Amino acid sequence: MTDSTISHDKLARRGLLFILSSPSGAGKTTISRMLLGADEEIKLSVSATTRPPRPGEIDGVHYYFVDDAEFDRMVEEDDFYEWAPVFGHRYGTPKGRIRGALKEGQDFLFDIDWQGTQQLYQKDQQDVVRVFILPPSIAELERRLRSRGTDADDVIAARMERARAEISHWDAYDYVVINENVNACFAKVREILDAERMKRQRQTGLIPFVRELMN
Ligand SMILES: Nc1nc2c(ncn2[C@@H]2O[C@H](COP(=O)(O)OP(=O)(O)O)[C@@H](O)[C@H]2O)c(=O)[nH]1
Ligand SMILES: Nc1ncnc2c1ncn2[C@@H]1O[C@H](COP(=O)(O)OP(=O)(O)O)[C@@H](O)[C@H]1O
Repeated sequence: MTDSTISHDKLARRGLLFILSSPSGAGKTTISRMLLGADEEIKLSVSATTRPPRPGEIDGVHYYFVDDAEFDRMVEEDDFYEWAPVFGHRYGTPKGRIRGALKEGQDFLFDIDWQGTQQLYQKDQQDVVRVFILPPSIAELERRLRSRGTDADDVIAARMERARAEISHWDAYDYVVINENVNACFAKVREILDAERMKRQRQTGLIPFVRELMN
């Protein structure tokens, strides 16, 4: 091996847009937080929302909490990759510097619904990886929503009503994972991420590496 040999561990690659969606309460926020805590190469795409913060949610970390007027202004100024109404509030993905960062190998995690997933996929098919999380049963979904303790009864009823509609979009995703045991589900999501990172077309460093091998 010569000094010029490219390190296999450091091959350049393009970043990816890793989307986690699920019916509300199935566990995507839990899995997202586990992933962000365990993997330094992925960064959360922080959405803007007009929904009020839940206890423990921090502005700029979990969401950018904005009022209707600010959201209108962001729409007018074309600040969003995509946005959608969900549960009577609006949610949007700010453009930020995603495109430039992707080229530098930065991965982004998106906790967005099926509408946002479709819009992102239409804009950037090559970089998007779509993962859908299902609950083990409808009864367990309701139990989780109640145990979270963040929503009033009428909000829980609305989320349950919507869950069936959300589940109907399962087949617009690349991967579907059932979240029965949270650690098992997390392990599967990590495997998907690891495998997707190794896809040949993302590994921009492979061409010079292989060229060197063949010389
Ligand atoms: N389209 C879109 N959906 C989003 C965005 N941010 C969050 N969501 C979705 O909005 C829904 C409601 O989110 P939230 O109020 O945090 O409740 P959750 O269902 O408990 O996660 C979830 O399905 C999220 O995935 C966004 O930027 N765009
Ligand atoms: N596999 C699991 N088993 C039991 N409870 C879970 C599991 N995954 C998530 N939860 C709990 O269910 C509730 C809803 O999860 P959350 O991640 O907030 O869902 P979502 O973001 O999809 O709405 C939370 O209280 C969370 O701690």
